[in-house]
Amino acid sequence: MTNTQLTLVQIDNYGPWTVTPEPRREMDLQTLQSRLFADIAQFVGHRGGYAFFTRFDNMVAVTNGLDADDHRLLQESTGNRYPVTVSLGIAVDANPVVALEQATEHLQHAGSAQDRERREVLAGTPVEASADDDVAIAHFDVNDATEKYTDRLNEFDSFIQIEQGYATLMRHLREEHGGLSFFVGGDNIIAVTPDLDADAYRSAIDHVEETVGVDLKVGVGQGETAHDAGMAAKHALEECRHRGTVVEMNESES
Ligand SMILES: Nc1nc2c(ncn2[C@@H]2O[C@H](COP(=O)(O)OP(=O)(O)OP(=O)(O)O)[C@@H](O)[C@H]2O)c(=O)[nH]1
Repeated sequence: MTNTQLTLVQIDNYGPWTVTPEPRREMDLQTLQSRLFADIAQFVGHRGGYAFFTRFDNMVAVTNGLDADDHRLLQESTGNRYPVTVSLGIAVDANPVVALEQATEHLQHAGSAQDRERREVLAGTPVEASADDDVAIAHFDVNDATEKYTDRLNEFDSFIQIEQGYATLMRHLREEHGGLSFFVGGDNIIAVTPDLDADAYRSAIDHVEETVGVDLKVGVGQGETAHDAGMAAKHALEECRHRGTVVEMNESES
């Protein structure tokens, strides 16, 4: 059974900082945000986790394999190298959205995202023992996106199609199962999910096709960390390509 550890990363008091002493150049903010995400992705990734940029001022990471000291080091290193600091809320649950809700509550109880006094909060308890099915990752991909969109439409119209598919899928998995889906570039969506069977994925894919006409396939993997589960999912997705199937489940990868 899954036991997903999620960390909410929130930049402290970022809104006021972006306009103090006057509005800062937008491309400077974009550079800061994308570099901070890159550093967090690298830090978490080197320890077997996955990080997702979501809204950039708030990011979500799957941190099975990272303990409290790792989280403290991430905060220290960020504070040393950036003009902003980050607060971290950690929680663990079989259902990803429940874990994220608890991680979020830890930070909300410590104060507002725009509270000048609330800085570098570290709240919540990482998982004690691990198992090889703690994390489930579903890696979705749009069928023939290159032929249908990239090679035929302008980039904006391709983007609309992909984003429509993403919006429909993210809502469906969130509402039906508590799964959290993240757009990761190109035509790819990675979802952190609870234990779901192939039928649940098939009906999610059918729902997206019926609602917005975007065809998806998915590889699903489980593992001790997001990296292990994600690699198993990528191999399962390759199986979909070989077999022409829309769902492949790959239970574990060591
Ligand atoms: N983040 C991420 N992006 C990927 C990955 N594989 C492919 N992409 C992105 O997806 C785009 C399209 O590649 P594919 O999905 O292989 O192409 P396709 O035309 O949809 O072909 P099929 O998936 O075989 O139907 C690429 O340009 C990349 O941006 C991956 O493993 N991770």
